Amino acid sequence: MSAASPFRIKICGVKRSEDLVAASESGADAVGLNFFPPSVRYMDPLGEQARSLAAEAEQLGLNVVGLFVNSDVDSIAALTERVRLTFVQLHGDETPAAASRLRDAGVAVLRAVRLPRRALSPAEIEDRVAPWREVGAAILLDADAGSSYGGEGVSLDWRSIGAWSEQAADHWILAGGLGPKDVFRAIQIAKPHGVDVASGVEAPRGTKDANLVNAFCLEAERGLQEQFRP
Ligand SMILES: O=C(O)c1ccccc1N[C@@H]1O[C@H](COP(=O)(O)O)[C@@H](O)[C@H]1O
Repeated sequence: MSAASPFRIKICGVKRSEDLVAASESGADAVGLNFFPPSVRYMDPLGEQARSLAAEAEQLGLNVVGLFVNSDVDSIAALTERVRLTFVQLHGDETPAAASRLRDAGVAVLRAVRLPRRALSPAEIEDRVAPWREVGAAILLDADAGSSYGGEGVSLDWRSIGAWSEQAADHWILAGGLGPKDVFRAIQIAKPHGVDVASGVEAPRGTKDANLVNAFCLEAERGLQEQFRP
């Protein structure tokens, strides 16, 4: 898949083999491994678990996305190769120049653009997205979760995003506070090409629940199909 269209449904912060099976059987096409140490979903990128989960995910036909927050470019590039990541998700205060260096090193970059939760104009959103498109990054929009950076179940103003999406030329992914009960409505309003979820498919927090993963994927697929029906 191209950088413009990395995946349709991603389950982020998987930690166990059974999470991969639940994602794959439910129709997700990507999983995320979280390499941000303070997160409840953290996995050591240098440990054996990361490599073996990534290999298993690949065998199941899943894209494997490594989530980084403010790691340096050289270590991201080295870990991409070590874990065999399909994409790296830059979810911190990284710069477009860092994404550009990663791209030059052959790494496919997904930029999480963290937006304020308030209403925004299409121009305000485009101003934040454009520098990343210019360096070839795929785009994910998430709500600003403050010092946690993400994974806190915080939603965006979907109506603002929908108005921008109608004018956006390229594919993009919606994240932030999605769950089985609202992902269909979120897709209808915000009009993304794919969705990403972490906390909304967990019980207890930090542990993926196969039933929630399944319900989320069914509703997400229903929303995406309806949106792109000719
Ligand atoms: O999941 C985390 O712990 C996390 C930590 C730091 C940055 C991003 C994180 N997750 C990403 O955040 C969004 C939204 O998550 P949620 O569905 O609201 O819980 C998603 O892109 C995750 O990949």
